[in-house]
Amino acid sequence: MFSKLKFLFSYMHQYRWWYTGGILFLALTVWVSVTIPEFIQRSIDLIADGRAGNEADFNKNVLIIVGLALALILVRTFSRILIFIPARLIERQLKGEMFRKLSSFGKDYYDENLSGSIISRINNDINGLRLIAGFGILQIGNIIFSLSLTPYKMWQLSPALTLYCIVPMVVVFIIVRIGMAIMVKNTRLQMNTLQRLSGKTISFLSGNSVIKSYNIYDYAEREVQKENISLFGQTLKIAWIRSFVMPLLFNLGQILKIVVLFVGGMYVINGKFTIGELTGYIAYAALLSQPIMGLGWVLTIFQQGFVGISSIQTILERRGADEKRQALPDEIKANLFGDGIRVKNLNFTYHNGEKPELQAISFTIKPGQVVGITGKVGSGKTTLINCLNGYLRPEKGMVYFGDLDAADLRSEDIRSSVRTVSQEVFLFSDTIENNIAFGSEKAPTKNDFKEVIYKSSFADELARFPKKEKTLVGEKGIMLSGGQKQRISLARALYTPCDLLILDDVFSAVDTDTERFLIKQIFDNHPAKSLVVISNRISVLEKTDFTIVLEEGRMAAKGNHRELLEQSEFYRDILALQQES
Ligand SMILES: Nc1ncnc2c1ncn2[C@@H]1O[C@H](COP(=O)(O)OP(=O)(O)OP(=O)(O)O)[C@@H](O)[C@H]1O
Repeated sequence: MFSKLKFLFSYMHQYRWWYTGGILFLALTVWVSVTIPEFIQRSIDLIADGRAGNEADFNKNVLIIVGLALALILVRTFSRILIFIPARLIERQLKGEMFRKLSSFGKDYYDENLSGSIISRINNDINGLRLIAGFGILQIGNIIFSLSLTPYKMWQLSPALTLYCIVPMVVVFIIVRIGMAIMVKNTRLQMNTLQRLSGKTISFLSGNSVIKSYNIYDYAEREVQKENISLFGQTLKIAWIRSFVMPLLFNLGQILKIVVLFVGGMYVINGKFTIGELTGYIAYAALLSQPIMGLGWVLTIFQQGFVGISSIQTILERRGADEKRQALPDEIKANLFGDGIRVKNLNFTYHNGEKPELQAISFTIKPGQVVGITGKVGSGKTTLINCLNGYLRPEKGMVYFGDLDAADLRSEDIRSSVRTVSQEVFLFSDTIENNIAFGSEKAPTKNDFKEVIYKSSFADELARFPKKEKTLVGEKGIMLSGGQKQRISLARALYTPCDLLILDDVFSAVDTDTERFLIKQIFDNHPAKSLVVISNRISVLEKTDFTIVLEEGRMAAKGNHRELLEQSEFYRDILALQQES
């Protein structure tokens, strides 16, 4: 509880002058609200008195009431502006911090959490915190000022009647608290279900083509329906409680009016109260019901918001993958690949895996070399290159850039030298040009756009698009074929110079002519100091300085084309298969 409050105040503190102004205007709002009934009371007494000379006083009172009402509009508006704006600014700041933090997490975090549920959590949790920092603070101020001024004014008029009013207030408050507690519990369940539902919806939407091709609509529908039914049940429960608690809260003012009218009416009949005092008292009773209503809301907002704060804290306090690592000085970073890369007895087990996926792998890539990696499906090829490009983080003493242990380097620094074109192409919903230039803003030099398009064998196809490089690719590149997407991704990698270029099976979705062209461009005139190419095509592998053959995560063989023909059965098999076809 204390740590959550501390967390909240650390953000609110920056806007302390906004809040101070807001609270001052709030105090004024309450003061004006409780002053108006005094003038109403006096005016009614003047009417009841019925004397001819009362008119001037009566008119003066009415003018004062109108003036106070106008002042009330102003001060109330200012109090809300000064409290709600910092809450929105805190929301914006937190969303930015959460996004930066989430971008710094490694693969393990995203393996454990569905993206839909992360999005839903961020929205709900930060929303909860904003409600505390805005509406919650406003209500607390309102309650404190109203509950200290209004009962005081009521007590001055009649202590006994004030005690009569407190009884229904306490009863309503207890009922509302119980109702709110049940509501909060169900709201929490509802939020969890909503997270799961968004997670599933996003994954089904992105796997839409698989659902269509395998005709598994029923499965997708059942999965979504399951969450929908729980969500419906929880929402209904909340609606039931709300339909009981809310009328009680909203009608508390009416209940108090009945009590005041009944007991206060008796006082008027017995001459203890004037009719003006009774009217003033009724206005106070109405004013008093507002903070009591607010109290119910405040408790709910704080309970829900605190759940959100702990979830935000878990994300913000989690260490980013690179937080413990020191950034490299620019001159070292620029020459990171100067002596190549050395892999020494590399073993790697995924954080959620049971057995090592890579075992005892050792090799060195010198600047200028072209290295092939081949092996059966699931033999560890992608895992191996991800250990080189900083996406996966092997233990200390296994991968070195010159003398620097990769385990001590920031992923960002590694990626300034190592670029990967992965199997899973990701294109943004933007133009072809922007997709290629993506991430190049900070690069000191860029290659010629037209040359990059040519080298990626995309020039002819680009010329056929009516809008050329300004063509929009649609969500995740839906307007393009698999091969086109792969070549845009290759062009993106070639656009800014790098030292080590890794190509993960980029020839898989292209025809033989394109493959031949790409091989010529990349091998004869290769754009980086060194190349690592994952492929099972002999036409590619025969051009490398050496190729590593992986079998179940182990290095089964290593050598050039001629050596592998002697050493590796797998290599001979794929050659035979490709010669046949
Ligand atoms: N995120 C992960 N968590 C746990 N295990 C994983 C993860 N990614 C891959 N693996 C496992 O690691 C092994 C090697 O996978 P990897 O993707 O490196 O193989 P690959 O040789 O590149 O396969 P392919 O030819 O299909 O691309 C597989 O058994 C796979 O199940």
